Amino acid sequence: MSIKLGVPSKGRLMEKSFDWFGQRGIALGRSGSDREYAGAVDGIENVELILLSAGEIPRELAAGRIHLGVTGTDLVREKLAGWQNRVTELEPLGFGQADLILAVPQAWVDVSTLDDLDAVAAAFRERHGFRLRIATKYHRLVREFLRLNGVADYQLVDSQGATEGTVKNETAEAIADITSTGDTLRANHLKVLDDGLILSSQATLFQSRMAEIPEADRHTMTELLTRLALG
Ligand SMILES: Nc1ncnc2c1ncn2[C@@H]1O[C@H](COP(=O)(O)OP(=O)(O)OP(=O)(O)O)[C@@H](O)[C@H]1O
Ligand SMILES: O=P(O)(O)OC[C@H]1O[C@H](OP(=O)(O)OP(=O)(O)O)[C@H](O)[C@@H]1O
Repeated sequence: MSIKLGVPSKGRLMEKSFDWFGQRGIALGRSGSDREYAGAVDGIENVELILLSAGEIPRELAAGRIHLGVTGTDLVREKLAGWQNRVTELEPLGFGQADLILAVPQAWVDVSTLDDLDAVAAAFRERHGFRLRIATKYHRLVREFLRLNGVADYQLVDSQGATEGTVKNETAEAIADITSTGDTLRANHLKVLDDGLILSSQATLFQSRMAEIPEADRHTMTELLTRLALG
């Protein structure tokens, strides 16, 4: 038996997660080669490191297959309906900051707010016979945001990567995606609507509310949270 800790398996989130735990005396690392997704934990007994895609960590937490997990708040809110009932947000980790935003072409000089977008969307439908397309992988968050802001005349088109390119490729008129420096938006001649911030996200340590902690592992969980200054 052990406490299972899920951490992103590659890229910026993995490195920074390893640093964050390392600074608290818990050394996480990959065992084996760079391509092998096996984890190693040093500095505490009975904690198992599970390396997973950041996008899969919410599901694993909700299924109770891992007890703790590091991932972006955006991914938890997007992937888990009623996320508060399934996971607890323990601690924002101070990295992986990114904003989920709604952006339109810079060339749309008369469109700078959601109200403007709403007006353009209605006109677009009349003119083209189909609804203005917004490309995103954040379907739940975008739908909810637009509903709360009274924008209805649109359709979502799924884009799992290179979302900013969909406007140039004419598969969408607008996009909703993560931005950090804004470089990708600028390079693709897109601008964020003045009131187009959907969510500010950062890497966060979550605890599953669904994972059972066997009696024998309770002290390990307490020790781990204490060592992380969360107990
Ligand atoms: N440019 C960025 N700067 C900082 N954080 C980012 C940036 N882009 C994405 N993120 C954050 O990183 C987290 C992981 O995103 P990413 O899309 O890389 O993971 P993923 O869906 O697991 O990808 P993959 O399927 O390639 O493993 C998300 O929470 C996201 O908000
Ligand atoms: O504002 P910026 O600093 O330019 O960052 C934004 C980009 O970063 C993310 O992409 P990522 O590099 O994760 O690749 P992806 O397109 O495969 O998601 C995101 O999807 C944006 O495309």
